[in-house]
This record gives sequence, C-alpha cells and structure tokens, in this order.
Amino acid sequence: MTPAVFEDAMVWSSTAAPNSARNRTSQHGEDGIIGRIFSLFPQSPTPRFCVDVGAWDGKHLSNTYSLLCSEDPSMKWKGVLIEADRERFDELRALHSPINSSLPKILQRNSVPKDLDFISIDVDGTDYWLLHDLFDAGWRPKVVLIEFNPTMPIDLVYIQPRSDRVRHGSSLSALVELANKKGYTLVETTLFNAFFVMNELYEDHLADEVHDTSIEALHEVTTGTELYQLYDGTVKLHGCKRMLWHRSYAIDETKLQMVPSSERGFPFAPSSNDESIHQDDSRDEQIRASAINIASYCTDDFEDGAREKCRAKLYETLMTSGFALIRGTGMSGSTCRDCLRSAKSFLHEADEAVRRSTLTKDRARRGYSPICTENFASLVGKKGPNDLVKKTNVWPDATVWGEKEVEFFKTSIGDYYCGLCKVAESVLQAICEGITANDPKLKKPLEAIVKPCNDSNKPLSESHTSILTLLGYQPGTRHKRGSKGFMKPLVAAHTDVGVITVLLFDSGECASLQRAEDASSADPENSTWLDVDLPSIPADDPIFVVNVADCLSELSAGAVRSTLHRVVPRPFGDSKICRAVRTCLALFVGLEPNDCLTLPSGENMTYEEWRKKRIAKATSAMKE
Ligand SMILES: O=C(O)CCC(=O)C(=O)O
Ligand SMILES: [Fe+2]
Repeated sequence: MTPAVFEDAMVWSSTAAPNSARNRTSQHGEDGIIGRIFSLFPQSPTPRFCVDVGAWDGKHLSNTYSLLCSEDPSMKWKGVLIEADRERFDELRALHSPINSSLPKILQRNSVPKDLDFISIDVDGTDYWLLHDLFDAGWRPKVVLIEFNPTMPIDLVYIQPRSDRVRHGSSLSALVELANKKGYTLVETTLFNAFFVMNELYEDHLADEVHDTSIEALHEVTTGTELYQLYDGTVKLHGCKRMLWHRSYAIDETKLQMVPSSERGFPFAPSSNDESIHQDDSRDEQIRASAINIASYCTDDFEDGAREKCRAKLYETLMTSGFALIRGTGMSGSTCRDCLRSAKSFLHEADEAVRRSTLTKDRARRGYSPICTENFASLVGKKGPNDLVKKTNVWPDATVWGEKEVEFFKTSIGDYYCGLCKVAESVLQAICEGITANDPKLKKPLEAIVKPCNDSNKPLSESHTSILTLLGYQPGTRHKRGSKGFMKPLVAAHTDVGVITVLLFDSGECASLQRAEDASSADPENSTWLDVDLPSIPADDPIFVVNVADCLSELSAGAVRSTLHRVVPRPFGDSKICRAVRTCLALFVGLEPNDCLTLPSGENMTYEEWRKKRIAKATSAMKE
C-alpha cells in the first residue's frame, strides 16, 4: 500500500474488536487484529504460513513483518512475499530470501500449502482478482486481509477491471460478496483493509467475539464523499473533501454545481416568498422607474403642471407602443395582493369542483381569441353583455369551497374590482386629455369615453360594463416544443375589444405576456415580440399594465393603438426554471351597451353595435 495520510477520514474505531488493534509495522492496527484472530485458533504444531501480496519492502506498513520477524522464535512464521515494484523488491530481497514469479504460480512453485494460514493482499488495484484467482486455484487461507477502496459507498458493489494497468480498487461489498461465496466471513475492517476468516473457523473460534458480521456493524468508518442537494439546486458535499490519492486537489463544491447560480432557487416556492423579492429587487426597480406616475389624475391634490406632464407621457407611450406601465393609482398594495392570492387559490389550488360551481349555461368565452387558447376565466363585472354572452357576478359555491374561502374571494375580488374601475376612469381621462391636447378634433369622438359624471352619488365605475377576468396559466402540454421548435401561445396574438385593459399579474414564470414591438403591426407571424413584465409582488404603490383596446384605438383615429399581444409558455429546461403557475387579473374596460359613439368618420352607432361588428370581424378572420 502506497503510504497515504487520511487526514479527512475519521480515526479508526472498531466495535467488534475494540482492544485488539495494534501496530508494529501495520498502519491501522492490522498487526493487533491478526494476532488476536490467531490467538483464538488452536495452536499449530508446525510453523504457520503466510503470503503477502504487495509486500513493499517487507517492513514499511507491513501486515506480515510482525509474523515473519517475530521476536519470539517459537512463533516464527514462514511466508512468501510478493512485490511488483523493482526498487521495493530489491529492499525486500535484502530482508528475506527472494523468489520470483506471478501469484498462483508463485504459490505453487514455492509449495505454499493450500491451507496456508494467512494472506495479505495489498496491490492497489487488482486485489479483488488476486483473491478471486487464489480461491479458484484451490487455496484456502484461514485468514485473508485484503485492501478495498475506502471511498466507495458501503452498499456499492464495484469490481475494478481485471488489468494490472487499471488502478481503481474494488469496494468492500464486492469483496464481501466474493468471500461469502467462497465460504468466508468478514470479521473486521480497518480504514481500508478487510479481514475474512473461513466460515468453520469463524463459527468455532470467533463467533463469540464478533456477533454481527455485517458490513454496517464492522465498517463504521468511511473516507467517502457524499453528495446531497439543497432545495434551491445547490450541490453540497459531505465527508472527505480532498482527493485521497491526489492530495494536492480539493474536491471543490463550486466546480460540482449543475445549476448555474443565476438559476438557483426553489422551483415550487410560492411566487411571493422573501427570496424572490430579494432576487428580483433590481429588476423590480427598473420596472418601477419605467412606470408612469398617474397620481395627479387619481387624486385632487397635485402640483401645477403635473397633469400635463402625466398625460403627455402617457399619450406618447401609448402612441408608440400601445402599452404603458402606470403607478400612483392610489390602489392599496394589500388589496392587489389579496386579490391575486384569491385568484390563485381559486384557479390553481382549489378543487376542480370549485371552478365548476361558477359555470353557467352560457359559460363565457371572450370570443375574440380562439377557443382553444382560452384559460379558465371567472368573470366579475356589472350587468351587461360580455363579448358573446351575458355574464355577471359569478361566485363559487360556498357549499363546495367553504364559507370562509368564498367570503375572502368575494371581498378581495370585489374590493379590487371597485378600486380598479375608478383607476381606469382616471387613466381614460388622462389618455383622452393627452390625445385631445395633440389633436383637438378628436375631442368629440372621445366624449363617449370621458363622460362628465352628472350624478355625484353614482360611482364612476358603474357607468360602464368593465369586466374583471381571472386568468390562470399552468405548465402543461403547450410547454412542449412543436416540430419546428416553437411552442404555441397560451393566448393567441390578439387585440382587446373594449376601451382599455388594466392588467395585474404575479411572477408565475410558466407564461409571459408579450406585445408586438411595432404598435401598428397586424401580422403576428412577422412581429418582434417584447416581454411585458411587472414586479414580482404588487408593492404598496402597485404597478399595472395598461393597454389600448380596439374601441379607443378607433375613436382616437389610431392616435393610440390597440397593439397585438399574446401570452406564451416559457419552456421547461431553458435558461429559466418555469414551473410556477401564473395568475393574471385582467380588467377589460368597456362602455355601456347603449352609449352612443360618434366615430372619427362621423358614423354614429351604439357601443353594443360597434362591439358586435368588431367581434363579427374577428370571428370571420378566425375562420379564414
Ligand atoms: O395574461 C395576460 O397577461 C393577458 C391576457 C390577455 O391579453 C387577455 O386575456 O386579453
Ligand atoms: Fe389581451
């Protein structure tokens, strides 16, 4: 055995033979263990016979030196020592009289008795095969000491290839299997040596001393390196952290990581955990910086010129992209968070029966996007025709979901709906003022949108048919790439029908909203798509996405455009972990069905007439 110092290994301790470990020349108490085993056997009338395969110089860390060179001449053993290293062999020759050749042949030629007493095998490689061949050739040593690779797990059966040039070593389990098959029992181990005794001798002389001969009982100490995984994808090491036979090399945890650090995180964590807040800090800050503060339109308390600045910015942003991020709405963060939470538990966590309980005969389809792309949507809004069907406050059944759940669902969604309808009014006011500031001719058509509120007791929000839709996205079959490497969108490219849409969504990564870079593009195939992102959790001043819908686009003669947008699946296994479900609250802001519209062309019609035409156009486009 090449001397190696196992600093990382635990100090050897044995449960089976606690007091016998003792070194004269051996490394880990083997001398004492061999002495103890033979002391339990009956005295031998003739000198005992041992073989040491891999004897080195015959003394250094030797397991047989104390037998062959015993100070007590009556105890003197005979033996054959075998060493492949030329220099070591020369030293060995100086110590004992030399003999040459290969194992069974050497033993044969040197008349080593088939029932020799002891063999020590330590050749740093083919040890397993030497023992195997020895057994096969009919030798039956009473005691075998053999080296195994101490870094291999104790339940691993590893046998190195049968070649002198291979230096792997074999596992303890592999040796135990071989020895057991040949009628031997494991009676002890040291750090990397195993002791086997013939079954008969074990039964007669050692069974009282070594009760449990399992590997687990006899090999407490390992120099193995275990690998385990943290929930966030970090690989950790336990045990020996240095290469044992190449000790200048550490086993470096940083080099063993499979998941890049940028992607580490728990894939199943709720999207609103502290860790994600922390990780997304700088991204969230960037998003906040790009959001337009509309506080001057949401409160009466604002500085001179604030409204002008706000509407100019909003107009400019919507003119170029059709999408804007807004903040300063006065909406409370907790109202937004509660509503998202409610929607998430309804859409993703509750039993299917809960969602089914909201279905009416005329289950709403939004109508303007192909039915196959429809997510489950629960519509909350004021009485009035929705896109294709009538739909009004539809709540889950309390007997199916539970009183408390339904109560929280109703309150959180109701509060959000009312608050956001008011915000939508303010946003519309700002947009329309921004448009007319640039083109006063559009004042007339836009009057239909920003009506003066005559009845001060009537909340603004009731003057239209805005509908809140709860959209849920989950990883599923659409996350698979098609033959061309594309994944079909979850919501096909479309424009929204009404006046504006106000969106709030969580950071569920399985899907993302994208808008066409070019607001005037009508061709989904040839558009460049840009992600529309929001902060991971609504802050105390929450940020919303506002996008222009078709009616506003038409009434403003295209001054602000309804821009193509879609929701696409984020693939598994790409650069992002994307298993988290996504929840989106979409407030589709519409007008009263009977509201009169004067289009820029001068044509007059009701909102409902206009909407029917718009849907008919979309439906026939879909059929083509
Ligand atoms: O889920 C989203 O982010 C928006 C969905 C959408 O565009 C729609 O439902 O009209
Ligand atoms: Fe949309």
